[in-house]
Amino acid sequence: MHIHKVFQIEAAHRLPNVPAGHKCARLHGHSFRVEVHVEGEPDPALGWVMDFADIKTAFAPLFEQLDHHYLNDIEGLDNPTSEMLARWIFRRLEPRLPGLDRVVVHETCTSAASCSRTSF
Ligand SMILES: Nc1nc2c(c(=O)[nH]1)N=C([C@H](O)[C@H](O)COP(=O)(O)OP(=O)(O)OP(=O)(O)O)CN2
Ligand SMILES: [Zn+2]
Repeated sequence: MHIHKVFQIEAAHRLPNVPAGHKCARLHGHSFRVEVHVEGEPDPALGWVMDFADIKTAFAPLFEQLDHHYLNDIEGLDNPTSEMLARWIFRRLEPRLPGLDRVVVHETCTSAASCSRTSF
């Protein structure tokens, strides 16, 4: 079965490699919506794949690194597109979150990127 938990991160960024004049070259911010998806079988007694609180605990250090920060300043995020951010989160979360299946980053209400184990 599949469960997911949603986090909201307020952060600023700019995209340094876009063509001259592109709007995303300018400093701007987003309320990034991050979905953390976990795959597994529900425990027969507890009836859940994993306590949602355990997902929150695993994500907490990354949230602290990202929330209310300028993403370009963070190591590994010098070009912080949605794609790069989803992969950055997935790689750091995977060792501490068994069953991690996918990380989805919504940059706006209409634009998102996702990263899974097969996205490397
Ligand atoms: N594949 C990607 N394309 C774009 C990214 C990205 O990370 N990956 N990022 C941006 C910008 O950062 C921009 O802030 C978001 O782009 P966009 O969805 O175009 O934003 P709008 O709110 O202007 O979207 P509309 O739906 O057209 O209003 C750009 N592209
Ligand atoms: Zn942006």
